[in-house]
Amino acid sequence: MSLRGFSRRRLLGAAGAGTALVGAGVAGGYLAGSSGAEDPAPGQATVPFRGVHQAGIVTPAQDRLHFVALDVTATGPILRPAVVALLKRWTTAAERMTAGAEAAPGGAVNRNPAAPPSDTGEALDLPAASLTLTFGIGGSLLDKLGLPRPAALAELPPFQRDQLDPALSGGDLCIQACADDPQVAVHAVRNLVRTGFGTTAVRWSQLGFGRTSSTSTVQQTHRNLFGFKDGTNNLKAEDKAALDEHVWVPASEGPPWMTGGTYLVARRIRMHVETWDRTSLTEQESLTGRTKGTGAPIGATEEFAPIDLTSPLIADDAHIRLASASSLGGVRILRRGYNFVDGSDGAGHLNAGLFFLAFMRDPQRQFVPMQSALARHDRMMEYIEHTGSAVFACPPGLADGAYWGQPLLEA
Ligand SMILES: C=CC1=C(C)c2cc3[nH]c(cc4nc(cc5[nH]c(cc1n2)c(C)c5CCC(=O)O)C(CCC(=O)O)=C4C)c(C)c3C=C
Ligand SMILES: [Fe+2]
Repeated sequence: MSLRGFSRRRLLGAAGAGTALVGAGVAGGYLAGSSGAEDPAPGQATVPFRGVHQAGIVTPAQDRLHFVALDVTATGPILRPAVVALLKRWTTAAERMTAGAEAAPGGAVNRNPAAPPSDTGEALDLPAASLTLTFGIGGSLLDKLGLPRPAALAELPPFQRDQLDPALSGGDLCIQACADDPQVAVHAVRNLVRTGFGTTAVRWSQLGFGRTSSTSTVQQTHRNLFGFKDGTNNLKAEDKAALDEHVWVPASEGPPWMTGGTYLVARRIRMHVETWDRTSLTEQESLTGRTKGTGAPIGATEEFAPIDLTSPLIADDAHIRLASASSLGGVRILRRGYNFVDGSDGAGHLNAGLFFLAFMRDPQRQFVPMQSALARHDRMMEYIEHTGSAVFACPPGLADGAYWGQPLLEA
Protein backbone atom coordinates (compact mmCIF):
# COMPACT_ATOMS: atom_id res chain seq x y z
CA MET A 1 0.00 0.00 0.00
CA SER A 2 1.37 3.39 -0.96
CA LEU A 3 2.24 5.73 1.86
CA ARG A 4 0.02 8.21 0.05
CA GLY A 5 -2.89 5.75 0.07
CA PHE A 6 -5.85 6.22 2.37
CA SER A 7 -4.84 3.63 4.99
CA ARG A 8 -1.40 5.05 5.37
CA ARG A 9 -2.69 8.59 5.65
CA ARG A 10 -5.11 7.60 8.41
CA LEU A 11 -2.32 5.73 10.18
CA LEU A 12 -0.16 8.86 10.23
CA GLY A 13 -3.00 10.96 11.61
CA ALA A 14 -2.98 14.69 12.11
CA ALA A 15 -0.03 15.02 14.44
CA GLY A 16 2.47 12.35 14.10
CA ALA A 17 4.37 12.37 10.86
CA GLY A 18 7.72 12.59 12.64
CA THR A 19 8.37 9.21 14.20
CA ALA A 20 6.42 7.13 11.71
CA LEU A 21 8.04 8.76 8.73
CA VAL A 22 11.58 8.54 10.00
CA GLY A 23 10.94 4.87 10.63
CA ALA A 24 9.72 4.39 7.09
CA GLY A 25 12.85 6.04 5.77
CA VAL A 26 15.21 3.78 7.65
CA ALA A 27 13.26 0.62 6.95
CA GLY A 28 12.84 1.07 3.23
CA GLY A 29 15.58 3.51 2.46
CA TYR A 30 18.96 3.80 0.92
CA LEU A 31 21.76 4.62 3.27
CA ALA A 32 24.29 6.87 1.61
CA GLY A 33 26.81 4.66 -0.08
CA SER A 34 24.88 1.42 0.45
CA SER A 35 25.61 -1.37 -1.98
CA GLY A 36 22.11 -1.32 -3.39
CA ALA A 37 21.90 -5.09 -2.82
CA GLU A 38 18.87 -4.73 -0.54
CA ASP A 39 17.15 -1.96 -2.45
CA PRO A 40 13.37 -2.19 -2.41
CA ALA A 41 11.34 -2.41 -5.62
CA PRO A 42 11.86 0.55 -7.96
CA GLY A 43 9.82 3.54 -6.90
CA GLN A 44 9.23 2.22 -3.37
CA ALA A 45 12.55 3.39 -1.96
CA THR A 46 12.81 6.22 0.53
CA VAL A 47 15.92 8.23 1.28
CA PRO A 48 16.28 9.37 4.91
CA PHE A 49 15.51 13.11 5.20
CA ARG A 50 17.66 13.73 8.30
CA GLY A 51 21.33 12.98 8.80
CA VAL A 52 24.81 14.45 8.94
CA HIS A 53 24.51 15.89 5.42
CA GLN A 54 21.44 16.85 3.42
CA ALA A 55 20.08 14.15 1.14
CA GLY A 56 20.28 14.84 -2.60
CA ILE A 57 23.99 15.58 -2.63
CA VAL A 58 25.91 12.30 -2.39
CA THR A 59 22.88 10.03 -2.15
CA PRO A 60 22.51 8.14 -5.47
CA ALA A 61 21.38 10.57 -8.18
CA GLN A 62 17.78 9.86 -9.19
CA ASP A 63 16.55 10.15 -12.75
CA ARG A 64 14.32 13.24 -12.49
CA LEU A 65 14.68 16.77 -11.22
CA HIS A 66 12.53 19.75 -10.42
CA PHE A 67 14.64 22.65 -9.22
CA VAL A 68 13.19 25.95 -8.04
CA ALA A 69 14.79 29.24 -7.00
CA LEU A 70 12.63 31.60 -4.96
CA ASP A 71 12.81 35.18 -3.79
CA VAL A 72 11.65 36.23 -0.35
CA THR A 73 8.93 38.84 -0.76
CA ALA A 74 8.42 39.64 2.94
CA THR A 75 10.22 42.81 4.03
CA GLY A 76 10.83 44.95 7.12
CA PRO A 77 10.36 43.70 10.68
CA ILE A 78 8.34 40.65 9.59
CA LEU A 79 11.09 39.39 7.26
CA ARG A 80 13.02 37.27 9.74
CA PRO A 81 10.03 35.77 11.63
CA ALA A 82 8.30 35.09 8.33
CA VAL A 83 11.35 33.25 6.98
CA VAL A 84 11.71 31.23 10.21
CA ALA A 85 8.02 30.28 10.15
CA LEU A 86 8.23 29.28 6.50
CA LEU A 87 11.34 27.15 6.96
CA LYS A 88 9.64 25.31 9.82
CA ARG A 89 6.58 24.64 7.65
CA TRP A 90 8.78 23.58 4.72
CA THR A 91 10.79 21.18 6.88
CA THR A 92 7.68 19.44 8.18
CA ALA A 93 6.19 19.14 4.70
CA ALA A 94 9.48 18.07 3.12
CA GLU A 95 10.04 15.33 5.69
CA ARG A 96 6.53 14.02 5.12
CA MET A 97 6.81 14.02 1.33
CA THR A 98 10.23 12.34 1.24
CA ALA A 99 8.67 9.53 3.27
CA GLY A 100 5.88 9.20 0.71
CA ALA A 101 3.17 11.02 2.65
CA GLU A 102 1.08 14.01 1.66
CA ALA A 103 2.48 17.49 2.33
CA ALA A 104 0.25 18.05 5.37
CA PRO A 105 -2.11 16.07 7.61
CA GLY A 106 -5.55 15.77 6.05
CA GLY A 107 -3.98 15.95 2.66
CA ALA A 108 -5.80 16.10 -0.63
CA VAL A 109 -9.27 14.83 0.29
CA ASN A 110 -9.68 14.27 4.03
CA ARG A 111 -10.26 17.77 5.31
CA ASN A 112 -13.11 20.23 5.30
CA PRO A 113 -14.52 20.03 1.75
CA ALA A 114 -15.36 23.74 1.91
CA ALA A 115 -11.64 24.58 2.29
CA PRO A 116 -8.76 24.14 -0.18
CA PRO A 117 -7.07 20.77 0.41
CA SER A 118 -3.77 20.85 2.30
CA ASP A 119 -2.08 18.76 -0.41
CA THR A 120 -2.55 19.31 -4.14
CA GLY A 121 -3.17 15.60 -4.76
CA GLU A 122 -1.24 14.72 -7.91
CA ALA A 123 1.01 12.33 -5.97
CA LEU A 124 -1.82 10.42 -4.29
CA ASP A 125 -1.16 6.68 -4.68
CA LEU A 126 2.43 7.25 -5.81
CA PRO A 127 5.27 5.90 -3.70
CA ALA A 128 8.16 8.06 -2.48
CA ALA A 129 10.25 7.24 -5.58
CA SER A 130 13.47 8.05 -3.67
CA LEU A 131 12.43 11.68 -3.37
CA THR A 132 15.09 13.94 -1.88
CA LEU A 133 14.61 17.63 -1.10
CA THR A 134 17.76 19.69 -0.76
CA PHE A 135 17.62 23.25 0.48
CA GLY A 136 19.94 26.16 -0.27
CA ILE A 137 20.33 29.80 0.74
CA GLY A 138 21.39 32.51 -1.70
CA GLY A 139 23.73 35.36 -0.79
CA SER A 140 20.93 37.83 -1.58
CA LEU A 141 18.87 36.47 1.33
CA LEU A 142 21.77 36.97 3.73
CA ASP A 143 22.01 40.57 2.47
CA LYS A 144 18.29 41.10 3.09
CA LEU A 145 18.60 39.66 6.61
CA GLY A 146 21.65 41.83 7.34
CA LEU A 147 23.81 38.74 7.88
CA PRO A 148 27.38 38.42 6.53
CA ARG A 149 27.94 36.36 3.38
CA PRO A 150 30.59 33.65 3.66
CA ALA A 151 33.41 34.47 1.22
CA ALA A 152 32.57 31.25 -0.61
CA LEU A 153 29.11 32.67 -1.38
CA ALA A 154 30.40 35.72 -3.26
CA GLU A 155 28.88 36.39 -6.69
CA LEU A 156 30.55 34.45 -9.49
CA PRO A 157 32.59 36.63 -11.85
CA PRO A 158 31.45 36.98 -15.45
CA PHE A 159 33.00 34.27 -17.64
CA GLN A 160 33.85 34.60 -21.30
CA ARG A 161 30.91 33.91 -23.61
CA ASP A 162 28.37 33.97 -20.75
CA GLN A 163 24.89 34.76 -22.06
CA LEU A 164 23.16 34.88 -18.70
CA ASP A 165 19.50 35.77 -18.46
CA PRO A 166 18.74 37.47 -15.08
CA ALA A 167 15.30 35.85 -15.17
CA LEU A 168 17.03 32.43 -15.07
CA SER A 169 19.66 33.40 -12.48
CA GLY A 170 20.10 34.06 -8.76
CA GLY A 171 17.52 33.57 -6.02
CA ASP A 172 17.20 33.99 -2.25
CA LEU A 173 16.43 30.31 -1.65
CA CYS A 174 16.46 27.12 -3.67
CA ILE A 175 14.93 23.68 -3.41
CA GLN A 176 16.29 20.78 -5.43
CA ALA A 177 13.75 17.96 -5.72
CA CYS A 178 15.10 14.72 -7.18
CA ALA A 179 13.06 11.54 -7.58
CA ASP A 180 12.68 8.53 -9.82
CA ASP A 181 9.20 9.75 -10.81
CA PRO A 182 8.83 13.26 -12.31
CA GLN A 183 5.33 13.65 -10.86
CA VAL A 184 6.69 13.09 -7.34
CA ALA A 185 9.38 15.75 -7.79
CA VAL A 186 6.95 18.26 -9.30
CA HIS A 187 4.39 17.59 -6.57
CA ALA A 188 6.98 18.27 -3.87
CA VAL A 189 8.11 21.57 -5.37
CA ARG A 190 4.56 22.69 -6.07
CA ASN A 191 3.44 22.04 -2.51
CA LEU A 192 6.46 23.79 -0.99
CA VAL A 193 5.99 26.78 -3.31
CA ARG A 194 2.34 26.91 -2.32
CA THR A 195 3.27 26.85 1.37
CA GLY A 196 5.49 29.86 0.77
CA PHE A 197 2.69 32.06 -0.59
CA GLY A 198 2.95 35.50 1.04
CA THR A 199 6.60 34.99 2.03
CA THR A 200 8.27 33.76 -1.16
CA ALA A 201 7.67 33.89 -4.90
CA VAL A 202 9.14 31.65 -7.59
CA ARG A 203 12.02 33.36 -9.42
CA TRP A 204 12.82 30.58 -11.88
CA SER A 205 12.61 26.81 -12.08
CA GLN A 206 14.00 23.98 -14.15
CA LEU A 207 12.81 20.47 -14.93
CA GLY A 208 15.41 17.83 -15.72
CA PHE A 209 15.52 14.23 -16.86
CA GLY A 210 18.19 11.61 -17.45
CA ARG A 211 20.75 12.32 -14.75
CA THR A 212 24.07 13.24 -16.34
CA SER A 213 26.12 12.26 -13.33
CA SER A 214 26.43 9.18 -11.23
CA THR A 215 27.25 9.87 -7.59
CA SER A 216 27.90 6.29 -6.51
CA THR A 217 30.08 3.51 -7.85
CA VAL A 218 27.01 1.24 -7.96
CA GLN A 219 25.36 3.45 -10.58
CA GLN A 220 25.88 3.15 -14.32
CA THR A 221 27.05 6.25 -16.17
CA HIS A 222 24.23 7.82 -18.18
CA ARG A 223 24.53 10.00 -21.27
CA ASN A 224 24.09 13.70 -21.93
CA LEU A 225 22.31 15.15 -24.97
CA PHE A 226 25.56 15.12 -26.97
CA GLY A 227 25.30 11.33 -26.62
CA PHE A 228 28.39 10.95 -24.40
CA LYS A 229 28.65 9.18 -21.07
CA ASP A 230 28.75 11.96 -18.47
CA GLY A 231 29.88 11.53 -14.88
CA THR A 232 32.53 8.86 -15.39
CA ASN A 233 35.24 10.73 -13.53
CA ASN A 234 32.89 12.31 -10.99
CA LEU A 235 33.47 12.26 -7.25
CA LYS A 236 31.57 9.29 -5.79
CA ALA A 237 29.85 8.78 -2.42
CA GLU A 238 32.16 5.88 -1.60
CA ASP A 239 35.28 8.10 -1.69
CA LYS A 240 34.74 9.76 1.67
CA ALA A 241 38.24 11.25 1.86
CA ALA A 242 37.71 13.02 -1.47
CA LEU A 243 34.29 14.30 -0.34
CA ASP A 244 35.86 15.73 2.81
CA GLU A 245 38.55 17.35 0.74
CA HIS A 246 36.38 18.78 -2.05
CA VAL A 247 32.71 18.89 -0.99
CA TRP A 248 32.01 19.30 2.75
CA VAL A 249 32.84 22.57 4.50
CA PRO A 250 35.14 21.84 7.46
CA ALA A 251 34.73 23.57 10.83
CA SER A 252 38.02 25.37 10.28
CA GLU A 253 36.59 27.20 7.26
CA GLY A 254 33.41 28.64 8.77
CA PRO A 255 30.92 30.10 9.22
CA PRO A 256 29.74 27.67 11.94
CA TRP A 257 26.29 27.24 10.35
CA MET A 258 27.97 25.81 7.24
CA THR A 259 30.13 23.15 8.93
CA GLY A 260 29.26 19.87 7.21
CA GLY A 261 27.41 21.78 4.48
CA THR A 262 28.43 22.52 0.92
CA TYR A 263 27.90 25.08 -1.85
CA LEU A 264 25.82 24.46 -4.94
CA VAL A 265 26.60 26.01 -8.32
CA ALA A 266 23.74 25.82 -10.82
CA ARG A 267 24.32 26.70 -14.49
CA ARG A 268 21.68 26.37 -17.18
CA ILE A 269 23.70 25.43 -20.25
CA ARG A 270 21.97 25.48 -23.63
CA MET A 271 23.42 22.87 -25.99
CA HIS A 272 23.17 23.59 -29.70
CA VAL A 273 22.36 20.00 -30.52
CA GLU A 274 21.57 20.64 -34.21
CA THR A 275 25.09 22.04 -34.80
CA TRP A 276 26.55 19.17 -32.80
CA ASP A 277 24.63 16.64 -34.87
CA ARG A 278 26.32 17.98 -38.03
CA THR A 279 29.77 17.44 -36.48
CA SER A 280 31.83 14.33 -37.29
CA LEU A 281 32.23 11.62 -34.66
CA THR A 282 36.00 12.14 -34.70
CA GLU A 283 35.59 15.84 -33.89
CA GLN A 284 32.99 15.13 -31.17
CA GLU A 285 35.35 12.65 -29.51
CA SER A 286 38.40 14.83 -29.94
CA LEU A 287 36.89 17.87 -28.26
CA THR A 288 35.46 15.76 -25.44
CA GLY A 289 38.65 13.71 -24.98
CA ARG A 290 36.66 10.47 -24.67
CA THR A 291 35.21 7.93 -27.10
CA LYS A 292 31.47 8.05 -27.60
CA GLY A 293 30.73 4.33 -27.43
CA THR A 294 32.46 3.16 -24.29
CA GLY A 295 33.24 6.50 -22.69
CA ALA A 296 36.91 5.49 -22.41
CA PRO A 297 39.55 8.19 -22.67
CA ILE A 298 40.82 8.40 -26.26
CA GLY A 299 43.60 5.82 -26.58
CA ALA A 300 42.09 3.51 -23.92
CA THR A 301 39.38 0.86 -24.12
CA GLU A 302 37.76 0.84 -20.67
CA GLU A 303 35.41 3.60 -19.45
CA PHE A 304 37.18 3.95 -16.11
CA ALA A 305 40.74 3.67 -17.46
CA PRO A 306 42.96 6.43 -16.10
CA ILE A 307 43.36 9.46 -18.37
CA ASP A 308 46.90 9.77 -19.73
CA LEU A 309 47.28 13.52 -20.06
CA THR A 310 50.81 13.10 -21.45
CA SER A 311 49.22 11.49 -24.51
CA PRO A 312 48.98 13.72 -27.62
CA LEU A 313 45.70 11.90 -28.35
CA ILE A 314 44.00 14.09 -25.70
CA ALA A 315 43.97 17.50 -27.38
CA ASP A 316 45.14 20.61 -25.56
CA ASP A 317 41.63 22.06 -25.80
CA ALA A 318 39.77 18.81 -24.94
CA HIS A 319 37.08 19.20 -22.27
CA ILE A 320 38.42 16.48 -19.95
CA ARG A 321 41.97 17.85 -20.06
CA LEU A 322 40.90 21.40 -19.18
CA ALA A 323 38.50 20.25 -16.43
CA SER A 324 40.90 17.68 -14.94
CA ALA A 325 42.27 17.98 -11.43
CA SER A 326 45.83 17.76 -12.73
CA SER A 327 45.34 20.79 -15.00
CA LEU A 328 43.76 22.76 -12.16
CA GLY A 329 46.14 22.20 -9.26
CA GLY A 330 44.04 19.40 -7.73
CA VAL A 331 40.61 21.06 -7.94
CA ARG A 332 37.61 18.68 -8.14
CA ILE A 333 33.82 19.07 -7.79
CA LEU A 334 30.82 16.78 -7.33
CA ARG A 335 28.61 17.02 -10.43
CA ARG A 336 24.89 16.15 -10.21
CA GLY A 337 23.36 17.60 -13.36
CA TYR A 338 20.39 16.71 -15.58
CA ASN A 339 19.43 16.92 -19.23
CA PHE A 340 16.62 19.28 -20.17
CA VAL A 341 14.49 20.02 -23.23
CA ASP A 342 12.35 23.13 -22.75
CA GLY A 343 10.43 22.86 -26.01
CA SER A 344 11.87 24.67 -29.01
CA ASP A 345 13.09 28.19 -29.67
CA GLY A 346 10.77 29.24 -32.49
CA ALA A 347 13.66 29.12 -34.95
CA GLY A 348 13.56 25.40 -35.60
CA HIS A 349 15.91 24.40 -32.79
CA LEU A 350 15.35 22.41 -29.63
CA ASN A 351 15.77 24.51 -26.51
CA ALA A 352 17.83 21.74 -24.96
CA GLY A 353 20.86 21.39 -22.77
CA LEU A 354 22.45 20.42 -19.51
CA PHE A 355 21.24 21.81 -16.21
CA PHE A 356 24.64 21.68 -14.56
CA LEU A 357 24.50 21.23 -10.79
CA ALA A 358 27.69 20.82 -8.79
CA PHE A 359 28.46 20.72 -5.09
CA MET A 360 31.75 21.92 -3.66
CA ARG A 361 33.45 23.31 -0.59
CA ASP A 362 34.25 26.70 -2.11
CA PRO A 363 32.99 27.84 -5.53
CA GLN A 364 35.57 30.63 -5.64
CA ARG A 365 38.45 28.16 -5.38
CA GLN A 366 36.87 25.33 -7.37
CA PHE A 367 34.20 26.35 -9.89
CA VAL A 368 35.76 29.72 -10.79
CA PRO A 369 39.14 28.42 -11.99
CA MET A 370 37.52 25.43 -13.69
CA GLN A 371 34.91 27.44 -15.57
CA SER A 372 37.48 30.16 -16.41
CA ALA A 373 39.65 27.55 -18.12
CA LEU A 374 36.69 25.98 -19.94
CA ALA A 375 35.22 29.34 -21.04
CA ARG A 376 38.57 30.42 -22.50
CA HIS A 377 39.88 27.26 -24.11
CA ASP A 378 37.31 24.44 -24.26
CA ARG A 379 36.45 23.62 -27.89
CA MET A 380 33.05 22.41 -26.64
CA MET A 381 32.16 26.08 -25.98
CA GLU A 382 31.39 26.42 -29.71
CA TYR A 383 28.38 24.20 -29.14
CA ILE A 384 27.09 25.48 -25.79
CA GLU A 385 25.93 28.68 -24.13
CA HIS A 386 25.55 29.37 -20.40
CA THR A 387 22.14 31.04 -20.01
CA GLY A 388 21.50 30.87 -16.25
CA SER A 389 23.62 30.92 -13.10
CA ALA A 390 23.18 30.77 -9.33
CA VAL A 391 25.12 29.86 -6.20
CA PHE A 392 23.56 28.65 -2.97
CA ALA A 393 24.86 27.66 0.46
CA CYS A 394 23.47 24.24 1.38
CA PRO A 395 23.71 23.88 5.17
CA PRO A 396 24.49 20.51 6.78
CA GLY A 397 21.86 17.85 7.39
CA LEU A 398 19.26 18.08 10.11
CA ALA A 399 19.25 16.45 13.53
CA ASP A 400 15.88 15.25 14.88
CA GLY A 401 13.57 18.21 15.54
CA ALA A 402 15.72 20.74 13.67
CA TYR A 403 14.41 22.79 10.75
CA TRP A 404 16.03 23.96 7.52
CA GLY A 405 18.26 27.00 8.19
CA GLN A 406 17.93 26.85 11.98
CA PRO A 407 21.66 27.21 12.81
CA LEU A 408 21.80 30.36 10.64
CA LEU A 409 18.60 31.96 11.87
CA GLU A 410 19.03 31.17 15.54
CA ALA A 411 22.77 31.90 15.82
C1 LIG B 1 32.84 24.11 -14.74
C2 LIG B 1 32.61 22.83 -14.75
C3 LIG B 1 32.03 22.06 -15.87
C4 LIG B 1 31.07 22.44 -16.79
C5 LIG B 1 30.35 23.74 -16.87
C6 LIG B 1 30.87 21.33 -17.65
C7 LIG B 1 29.97 21.30 -18.73
C8 LIG B 1 29.76 20.21 -19.57
N1 LIG B 1 30.37 18.98 -19.54
C9 LIG B 1 29.90 18.18 -20.54
C10 LIG B 1 30.29 16.85 -20.83
C11 LIG B 1 31.28 16.11 -20.16
N2 LIG B 1 32.03 16.53 -19.11
C12 LIG B 1 32.92 15.56 -18.74
C13 LIG B 1 33.84 15.62 -17.70
C14 LIG B 1 33.99 16.69 -16.81
N3 LIG B 1 33.34 17.90 -16.84
C15 LIG B 1 33.73 18.67 -15.76
C16 LIG B 1 33.34 19.96 -15.47
C17 LIG B 1 32.40 20.71 -16.19
N4 LIG B 1 31.68 20.32 -17.26
C18 LIG B 1 34.66 17.89 -15.01
C19 LIG B 1 35.31 18.31 -13.73
C20 LIG B 1 34.82 16.67 -15.67
C21 LIG B 1 35.76 15.52 -15.28
C22 LIG B 1 37.14 15.81 -15.77
C23 LIG B 1 38.11 14.73 -15.38
O1 LIG B 1 38.81 14.90 -14.39
O2 LIG B 1 38.17 13.70 -16.05
C24 LIG B 1 32.73 14.44 -19.61
C25 LIG B 1 33.53 13.14 -19.59
C26 LIG B 1 32.96 12.10 -18.67
C27 LIG B 1 33.10 12.40 -17.21
O3 LIG B 1 34.14 12.20 -16.60
O4 LIG B 1 32.12 12.88 -16.64
C28 LIG B 1 31.72 14.79 -20.50
C29 LIG B 1 31.15 13.94 -21.61
C30 LIG B 1 28.93 18.93 -21.23
C31 LIG B 1 28.14 18.40 -22.42
C32 LIG B 1 28.84 20.18 -20.65
C33 LIG B 1 27.99 21.32 -20.97
C34 LIG B 1 26.88 21.27 -21.63
FE1 LIG C 1 31.95 18.49 -18.27
